[in-house]
Amino acid sequence: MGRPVQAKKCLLGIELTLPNNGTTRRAYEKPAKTTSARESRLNRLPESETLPPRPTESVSTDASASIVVTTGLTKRYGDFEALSKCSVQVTRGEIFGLLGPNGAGKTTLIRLLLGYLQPTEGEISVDGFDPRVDGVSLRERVAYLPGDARLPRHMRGRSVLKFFSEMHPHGSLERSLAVAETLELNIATRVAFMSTGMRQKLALAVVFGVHTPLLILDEPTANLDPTVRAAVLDLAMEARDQGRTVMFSSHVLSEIEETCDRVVFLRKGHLAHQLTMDDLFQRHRITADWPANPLQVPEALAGLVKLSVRERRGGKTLCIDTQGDLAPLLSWVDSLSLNHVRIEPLGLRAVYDSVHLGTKFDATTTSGTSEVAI
Ligand SMILES: Nc1ncnc2c1ncn2[C@@H]1O[C@H](COP(=O)(O)OP(=O)(O)OP(=O)(O)O)[C@@H](O)[C@H]1O
Repeated sequence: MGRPVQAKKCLLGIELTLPNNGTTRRAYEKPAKTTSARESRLNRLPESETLPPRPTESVSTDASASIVVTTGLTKRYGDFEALSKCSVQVTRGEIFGLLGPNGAGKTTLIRLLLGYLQPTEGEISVDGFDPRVDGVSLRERVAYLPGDARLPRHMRGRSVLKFFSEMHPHGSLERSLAVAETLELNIATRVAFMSTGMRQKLALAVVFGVHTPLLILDEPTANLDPTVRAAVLDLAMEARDQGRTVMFSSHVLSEIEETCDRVVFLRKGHLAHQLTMDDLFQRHRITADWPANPLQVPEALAGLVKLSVRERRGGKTLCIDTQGDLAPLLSWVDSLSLNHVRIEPLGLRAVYDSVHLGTKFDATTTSGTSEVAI
Protein backbone atom coordinates (compact mmCIF):
# COMPACT_ATOMS: atom_id res chain seq x y z
CA MET A 1 0.00 0.00 0.00
CA GLY A 2 1.42 3.41 -0.91
CA ARG A 3 2.25 6.08 1.57
CA PRO A 4 0.24 9.27 1.42
CA VAL A 5 1.68 11.69 -1.05
CA GLN A 6 3.31 14.67 0.56
CA ALA A 7 4.43 16.87 -2.28
CA LYS A 8 4.88 17.07 -6.00
CA LYS A 9 7.81 18.73 -7.70
CA CYS A 10 8.45 19.29 -11.34
CA LEU A 11 11.98 19.34 -12.70
CA LEU A 12 12.60 19.20 -16.42
CA GLY A 13 9.01 18.24 -16.89
CA ILE A 14 9.59 15.18 -14.77
CA GLU A 15 6.98 14.96 -12.12
CA LEU A 16 8.30 13.73 -8.83
CA THR A 17 5.83 12.44 -6.32
CA LEU A 18 7.31 12.42 -2.85
CA PRO A 19 5.95 10.19 -0.10
CA ASN A 20 5.85 11.27 3.53
CA ASN A 21 9.35 10.16 4.39
CA GLY A 22 10.72 12.50 1.79
CA THR A 23 12.26 9.88 -0.45
CA THR A 24 11.56 10.05 -4.11
CA ARG A 25 8.89 7.64 -5.05
CA ARG A 26 8.10 8.08 -8.68
CA ALA A 27 8.76 10.36 -11.57
CA TYR A 28 7.85 10.97 -15.17
CA GLU A 29 9.59 12.86 -17.88
CA LYS A 30 9.75 13.68 -21.57
CA PRO A 31 12.38 13.05 -24.41
CA ALA A 32 13.51 13.67 -28.03
CA LYS A 33 15.16 12.04 -31.16
CA THR A 34 18.49 11.07 -32.98
CA THR A 35 20.67 10.20 -36.13
CA SER A 36 23.56 8.93 -38.19
CA ALA A 37 27.22 8.86 -36.95
CA ARG A 38 26.11 8.32 -33.41
CA GLU A 39 23.34 6.17 -34.71
CA SER A 40 25.17 2.90 -34.54
CA ARG A 41 26.33 3.62 -31.00
CA LEU A 42 22.87 4.61 -29.85
CA ASN A 43 21.29 1.67 -31.58
CA ARG A 44 23.45 -0.64 -29.55
CA LEU A 45 21.90 0.70 -26.40
CA PRO A 46 19.15 -1.31 -24.79
CA GLU A 47 15.76 0.05 -25.75
CA SER A 48 13.14 -0.01 -23.09
CA GLU A 49 11.89 -3.46 -23.77
CA THR A 50 8.22 -2.65 -23.82
CA LEU A 51 6.42 0.62 -23.69
CA PRO A 52 3.85 1.24 -21.01
CA PRO A 53 0.39 -0.01 -21.95
CA ARG A 54 -2.11 2.36 -23.46
CA PRO A 55 -5.39 2.72 -21.61
CA THR A 56 -8.86 2.62 -23.00
CA GLU A 57 -9.71 5.76 -24.90
CA SER A 58 -10.91 8.54 -22.67
CA VAL A 59 -11.75 10.84 -25.57
CA SER A 60 -13.28 9.58 -28.75
CA THR A 61 -10.40 9.54 -31.28
CA ASP A 62 -8.84 7.55 -34.03
CA ALA A 63 -6.22 6.28 -31.62
CA SER A 64 -4.53 3.99 -34.09
CA ALA A 65 -3.62 6.85 -36.40
CA SER A 66 -3.31 9.83 -34.08
CA ILE A 67 -1.30 9.98 -30.90
CA VAL A 68 -2.48 13.49 -30.03
CA VAL A 69 -5.95 14.81 -30.70
CA THR A 70 -7.35 18.08 -29.44
CA THR A 71 -10.80 19.36 -30.20
CA GLY A 72 -11.82 22.96 -29.65
CA LEU A 73 -9.06 23.36 -27.07
CA THR A 74 -9.26 26.73 -25.35
CA LYS A 75 -7.28 28.24 -22.50
CA ARG A 76 -8.31 31.55 -21.00
CA TYR A 77 -6.57 33.60 -18.34
CA GLY A 78 -9.34 35.90 -17.19
CA ASP A 79 -10.46 37.69 -20.35
CA PHE A 80 -7.32 36.79 -22.24
CA GLU A 81 -7.48 33.81 -24.57
CA ALA A 82 -4.02 32.22 -24.80
CA LEU A 83 -5.37 29.36 -26.93
CA SER A 84 -8.57 29.51 -28.89
CA LYS A 85 -10.60 26.56 -30.20
CA CYS A 86 -7.49 24.72 -31.25
CA SER A 87 -8.10 21.37 -32.98
CA VAL A 88 -4.99 19.45 -33.97
CA GLN A 89 -4.12 15.85 -34.71
CA VAL A 90 -0.62 14.47 -34.53
CA THR A 91 -0.15 11.28 -36.50
CA ARG A 92 1.79 8.44 -34.95
CA GLY A 93 5.34 8.19 -36.21
CA GLU A 94 5.64 11.71 -37.57
CA ILE A 95 7.69 14.72 -36.60
CA PHE A 96 5.21 17.47 -35.97
CA GLY A 97 6.34 21.08 -35.85
CA LEU A 98 4.78 23.91 -33.88
CA LEU A 99 5.51 27.34 -35.28
CA GLY A 100 4.40 30.76 -34.20
CA PRO A 101 5.69 34.10 -33.00
CA ASN A 102 6.36 34.82 -29.33
CA GLY A 103 3.21 34.52 -27.29
CA ALA A 104 1.34 32.59 -30.01
CA GLY A 105 0.31 29.83 -27.59
CA LYS A 106 2.78 27.02 -28.38
CA THR A 107 3.87 26.38 -24.80
CA THR A 108 0.29 26.72 -23.62
CA LEU A 109 -0.76 23.98 -26.03
CA ILE A 110 2.09 21.73 -24.93
CA ARG A 111 1.38 22.23 -21.24
CA LEU A 112 -2.29 21.48 -21.79
CA LEU A 113 -1.34 18.23 -23.52
CA LEU A 114 0.73 17.20 -20.53
CA GLY A 115 -1.89 18.10 -17.96
CA TYR A 116 0.22 20.88 -16.42
CA LEU A 117 -2.54 23.32 -17.35
CA GLN A 118 -6.27 22.74 -17.21
CA PRO A 119 -8.20 23.70 -20.35
CA THR A 120 -11.02 26.18 -20.14
CA GLU A 121 -12.85 24.30 -22.89
CA GLY A 122 -12.24 21.46 -25.29
CA GLU A 123 -11.09 17.86 -25.38
CA ILE A 124 -7.61 16.33 -25.31
CA SER A 125 -6.38 12.82 -25.92
CA VAL A 126 -2.69 11.95 -25.70
CA ASP A 127 -1.97 8.34 -26.56
CA GLY A 128 -5.46 7.55 -25.40
CA PHE A 129 -5.22 9.40 -22.09
CA ASP A 130 -7.11 12.45 -21.02
CA PRO A 131 -4.51 14.50 -19.13
CA ARG A 132 -7.21 15.89 -16.85
CA VAL A 133 -8.12 12.39 -15.71
CA ASP A 134 -4.85 10.47 -15.78
CA GLY A 135 -1.95 12.88 -16.12
CA VAL A 136 0.46 10.64 -14.21
CA SER A 137 -0.02 7.62 -16.48
CA LEU A 138 0.12 9.88 -19.50
CA ARG A 139 3.48 11.27 -18.48
CA GLU A 140 4.90 7.76 -18.35
CA ARG A 141 4.33 7.69 -22.09
CA VAL A 142 5.57 11.16 -22.94
CA ALA A 143 9.10 12.50 -22.72
CA TYR A 144 9.02 16.28 -22.42
CA LEU A 145 11.68 18.92 -22.71
CA PRO A 146 10.35 22.18 -21.31
CA GLY A 147 11.55 25.48 -22.69
CA ASP A 148 12.89 26.42 -19.26
CA ALA A 149 14.31 23.12 -18.01
CA ARG A 150 15.29 23.33 -14.36
CA LEU A 151 18.03 21.02 -13.12
CA PRO A 152 19.49 20.51 -9.65
CA ARG A 153 22.35 23.01 -9.57
CA HIS A 154 24.39 21.25 -6.89
CA MET A 155 24.69 18.01 -8.89
CA ARG A 156 27.24 17.09 -11.52
CA GLY A 157 26.03 16.22 -14.99
CA ARG A 158 26.54 12.49 -14.55
CA SER A 159 24.58 12.43 -11.29
CA VAL A 160 21.76 14.31 -12.93
CA LEU A 161 21.56 11.73 -15.70
CA LYS A 162 21.64 8.88 -13.20
CA PHE A 163 19.01 10.53 -11.03
CA PHE A 164 16.55 11.08 -13.83
CA SER A 165 17.16 7.75 -15.55
CA GLU A 166 16.24 6.01 -12.29
CA MET A 167 13.20 8.22 -11.83
CA HIS A 168 11.47 7.24 -15.03
CA PRO A 169 10.22 3.69 -15.55
CA HIS A 170 11.57 3.82 -19.10
CA GLY A 171 14.75 5.72 -18.46
CA SER A 172 18.21 4.41 -19.33
CA LEU A 173 21.44 5.85 -17.95
CA GLU A 174 23.36 4.18 -20.75
CA ARG A 175 21.26 5.92 -23.35
CA SER A 176 21.49 9.28 -21.59
CA LEU A 177 25.27 8.94 -21.38
CA ALA A 178 25.45 8.12 -25.08
CA VAL A 179 23.40 11.21 -25.92
CA ALA A 180 25.59 13.36 -23.66
CA GLU A 181 28.64 12.04 -25.49
CA THR A 182 27.04 12.73 -28.83
CA LEU A 183 26.34 16.28 -27.77
CA GLU A 184 29.93 16.58 -26.48
CA LEU A 185 28.85 17.49 -22.98
CA ASN A 186 31.30 17.35 -20.09
CA ILE A 187 29.18 15.54 -17.52
CA ALA A 188 31.78 15.97 -14.77
CA THR A 189 30.79 19.63 -14.44
CA ARG A 190 28.36 20.77 -11.77
CA VAL A 191 25.12 22.17 -13.16
CA ALA A 192 25.78 25.44 -11.34
CA PHE A 193 28.98 25.90 -13.35
CA MET A 194 27.53 24.89 -16.70
CA SER A 195 26.91 27.40 -19.47
CA THR A 196 23.36 27.86 -20.74
CA GLY A 197 24.11 25.65 -23.74
CA MET A 198 25.64 22.95 -21.53
CA ARG A 199 22.53 22.89 -19.36
CA GLN A 200 20.41 22.55 -22.48
CA LYS A 201 22.54 19.62 -23.61
CA LEU A 202 22.17 17.99 -20.21
CA ALA A 203 18.40 18.43 -20.32
CA LEU A 204 18.38 16.88 -23.79
CA ALA A 205 20.46 13.92 -22.57
CA VAL A 206 17.94 13.37 -19.78
CA VAL A 207 14.99 13.54 -22.12
CA PHE A 208 16.47 11.47 -24.93
CA GLY A 209 17.43 8.86 -22.37
CA VAL A 210 13.80 7.93 -21.85
CA HIS A 211 12.05 5.64 -24.29
CA THR A 212 8.45 6.71 -24.70
CA PRO A 213 6.07 6.67 -27.67
CA LEU A 214 5.84 10.47 -27.72
CA LEU A 215 8.50 13.15 -27.36
CA ILE A 216 7.45 16.75 -26.84
CA LEU A 217 10.26 19.25 -27.13
CA ASP A 218 9.75 22.93 -26.46
CA GLU A 219 12.46 24.76 -28.42
CA PRO A 220 15.00 21.93 -28.10
CA THR A 221 17.77 23.71 -29.98
CA ALA A 222 17.60 27.02 -28.14
CA ASN A 223 21.07 28.17 -26.99
CA LEU A 224 22.91 25.51 -29.00
CA ASP A 225 25.60 26.06 -31.60
CA PRO A 226 24.90 24.96 -35.20
CA THR A 227 26.75 21.66 -34.90
CA VAL A 228 24.89 20.60 -31.79
CA ARG A 229 21.61 21.80 -33.27
CA ALA A 230 22.15 19.43 -36.17
CA ALA A 231 22.89 16.58 -33.75
CA VAL A 232 19.66 17.27 -31.87
CA LEU A 233 17.66 17.23 -35.08
CA ASP A 234 19.33 13.95 -35.93
CA LEU A 235 18.18 12.59 -32.59
CA ALA A 236 14.63 13.61 -33.42
CA MET A 237 14.78 11.87 -36.77
CA GLU A 238 16.27 8.79 -35.20
CA ALA A 239 13.37 8.68 -32.74
CA ARG A 240 10.97 8.83 -35.67
CA ASP A 241 12.88 6.04 -37.37
CA GLN A 242 12.25 3.98 -34.24
CA GLY A 243 8.51 4.52 -34.75
CA ARG A 244 8.15 7.16 -32.09
CA THR A 245 6.34 10.47 -32.52
CA VAL A 246 8.08 13.79 -32.04
CA MET A 247 6.37 17.12 -31.52
CA PHE A 248 8.57 20.17 -31.25
CA SER A 249 8.34 23.92 -31.26
CA SER A 250 10.99 26.12 -32.76
CA HIS A 251 11.54 29.60 -34.09
CA VAL A 252 14.12 28.33 -36.54
CA LEU A 253 12.27 27.78 -39.79
CA SER A 254 15.05 25.84 -41.46
CA GLU A 255 14.97 23.28 -38.64
CA ILE A 256 11.28 22.72 -39.08
CA GLU A 257 11.66 22.55 -42.83
CA GLU A 258 14.47 20.01 -42.68
CA THR A 259 13.05 17.79 -39.98
CA CYS A 260 9.27 17.89 -39.76
CA ASP A 261 6.70 15.93 -41.70
CA ARG A 262 3.97 18.42 -40.87
CA VAL A 263 3.79 21.83 -39.28
CA VAL A 264 1.06 23.94 -37.72
CA PHE A 265 1.21 27.69 -37.35
CA LEU A 266 -0.23 29.31 -34.26
CA ARG A 267 -1.02 32.98 -34.26
CA LYS A 268 -2.52 34.85 -31.33
CA GLY A 269 -3.79 31.58 -29.87
CA HIS A 270 -5.44 30.45 -33.09
CA LEU A 271 -4.39 27.60 -35.33
CA ALA A 272 -3.77 29.78 -38.36
CA HIS A 273 -2.49 27.26 -40.86
CA GLN A 274 -1.11 23.78 -41.25
CA LEU A 275 0.72 22.06 -44.03
CA THR A 276 2.75 19.01 -44.80
CA MET A 277 6.33 19.33 -45.93
CA ASP A 278 5.42 17.31 -49.02
CA ASP A 279 2.96 20.07 -49.84
CA LEU A 280 5.54 22.76 -49.10
CA PHE A 281 8.06 21.16 -51.40
CA GLN A 282 5.46 21.32 -54.17
CA ARG A 283 5.30 25.09 -53.85
CA HIS A 284 7.51 27.31 -55.95
CA ARG A 285 8.03 30.98 -56.59
CA ILE A 286 8.65 32.22 -60.07
CA THR A 287 10.11 35.73 -60.20
CA ALA A 288 10.73 37.98 -63.17
CA ASP A 289 11.01 41.62 -64.06
CA TRP A 290 7.65 43.34 -63.76
CA PRO A 291 6.06 43.07 -67.23
CA ALA A 292 4.98 46.07 -69.25
CA ASN A 293 1.59 44.52 -70.02
CA PRO A 294 -1.04 43.49 -67.44
CA LEU A 295 -1.12 39.80 -66.63
CA GLN A 296 -4.07 37.61 -67.35
CA VAL A 297 -4.16 34.37 -65.36
CA PRO A 298 -5.89 31.63 -67.40
CA GLU A 299 -9.00 30.33 -65.72
CA ALA A 300 -7.58 26.82 -65.51
CA LEU A 301 -4.69 28.09 -63.39
CA ALA A 302 -6.65 30.48 -61.17
CA GLY A 303 -6.48 28.29 -58.07
CA LEU A 304 -2.87 27.31 -58.60
CA VAL A 305 -1.05 30.63 -58.76
CA LYS A 306 -0.95 33.73 -56.61
CA LEU A 307 0.57 36.89 -57.89
CA SER A 308 2.31 39.70 -56.06
CA VAL A 309 4.81 42.40 -56.75
CA ARG A 310 7.94 43.29 -54.84
CA GLU A 311 9.52 46.68 -54.94
CA ARG A 312 13.27 46.32 -54.87
CA ARG A 313 16.03 48.84 -55.61
CA GLY A 314 13.61 51.11 -57.37
CA GLY A 315 12.42 48.31 -59.66
CA LYS A 316 9.43 46.00 -59.51
CA THR A 317 9.62 42.23 -59.44
CA LEU A 318 6.75 39.99 -60.35
CA CYS A 319 6.25 37.02 -58.00
CA ILE A 320 4.16 34.06 -59.09
CA ASP A 321 3.65 31.60 -56.25
CA THR A 322 2.63 28.20 -57.45
CA GLN A 323 1.22 25.06 -55.93
CA GLY A 324 1.47 21.53 -57.30
CA ASP A 325 2.92 20.36 -60.57
CA LEU A 326 4.84 23.10 -62.38
CA ALA A 327 4.37 21.57 -65.82
CA PRO A 328 0.98 23.14 -66.69
CA LEU A 329 2.23 26.54 -65.52
CA LEU A 330 5.40 26.66 -67.49
CA SER A 331 3.79 27.05 -70.89
CA TRP A 332 1.72 29.96 -69.55
CA VAL A 333 4.82 31.59 -68.04
CA ASP A 334 6.63 31.07 -71.32
CA SER A 335 3.81 32.82 -73.19
CA LEU A 336 4.25 35.93 -71.03
CA SER A 337 7.66 36.71 -72.55
CA LEU A 338 9.05 37.70 -69.15
CA ASN A 339 12.63 38.77 -68.55
CA HIS A 340 15.05 37.44 -65.93
CA VAL A 341 12.85 34.50 -64.94
CA ARG A 342 13.88 32.47 -61.88
CA ILE A 343 12.15 29.50 -60.26
CA GLU A 344 12.88 28.51 -56.67
CA PRO A 345 11.17 26.53 -53.90
CA LEU A 346 8.80 28.77 -51.95
CA GLY A 347 10.14 27.72 -48.55
CA LEU A 348 8.68 27.94 -45.08
CA ARG A 349 9.81 31.55 -44.63
CA ALA A 350 7.30 32.81 -47.17
CA VAL A 351 4.48 30.75 -45.70
CA TYR A 352 5.38 31.85 -42.19
CA ASP A 353 5.44 35.52 -43.15
CA SER A 354 2.11 35.19 -44.81
CA VAL A 355 0.53 33.49 -41.81
CA HIS A 356 2.21 35.81 -39.36
CA LEU A 357 1.02 38.89 -41.19
CA GLY A 358 -2.37 37.35 -41.84
CA THR A 359 -2.22 38.32 -45.51
CA LYS A 360 -4.41 36.92 -48.20
CA PHE A 361 -3.77 37.40 -51.84
CA ASP A 362 -6.11 37.25 -54.75
CA ALA A 363 -4.64 35.18 -57.53
CA THR A 364 -5.98 37.56 -60.15
CA THR A 365 -4.37 40.64 -58.62
CA THR A 366 -1.68 42.16 -60.74
CA SER A 367 -0.41 44.78 -58.35
CA GLY A 368 -0.30 45.34 -54.63
CA THR A 369 1.94 44.49 -51.73
CA SER A 370 4.90 42.17 -51.65
CA GLU A 371 3.23 39.66 -49.39
CA VAL A 372 3.05 36.04 -50.34
CA ALA A 373 -0.23 34.22 -50.33
CA ILE A 374 -0.68 30.73 -48.99
N1 LIG B 1 -0.28 32.27 -16.35
C1 LIG B 1 -0.57 33.12 -17.32
N2 LIG B 1 -1.39 34.17 -17.09
C2 LIG B 1 -1.71 35.04 -18.07
N3 LIG B 1 -1.26 34.95 -19.33
C3 LIG B 1 -0.44 33.94 -19.61
C4 LIG B 1 -0.05 32.97 -18.63
N4 LIG B 1 0.76 32.07 -19.23
C5 LIG B 1 0.88 32.46 -20.52
N5 LIG B 1 0.17 33.57 -20.75
C6 LIG B 1 0.04 34.28 -22.01
O1 LIG B 1 -0.41 33.38 -23.00
C7 LIG B 1 0.14 33.72 -24.26
C8 LIG B 1 0.74 32.49 -24.89
O2 LIG B 1 1.91 32.15 -24.16
P1 LIG B 1 2.82 30.93 -24.59
O3 LIG B 1 3.88 30.80 -23.54
O4 LIG B 1 1.97 29.76 -24.85
O5 LIG B 1 3.45 31.45 -25.96
P2 LIG B 1 4.54 30.79 -26.88
O6 LIG B 1 3.95 30.66 -28.24
O7 LIG B 1 5.07 29.56 -26.26
O8 LIG B 1 5.63 31.94 -26.90
P3 LIG B 1 7.24 31.89 -27.00
O9 LIG B 1 7.56 31.57 -28.42
O10 LIG B 1 7.62 33.28 -26.64
O11 LIG B 1 7.73 30.87 -26.03
C9 LIG B 1 1.13 34.85 -24.02
O12 LIG B 1 0.50 36.07 -24.37
C10 LIG B 1 1.37 34.80 -22.52
O13 LIG B 1 1.64 36.08 -21.99
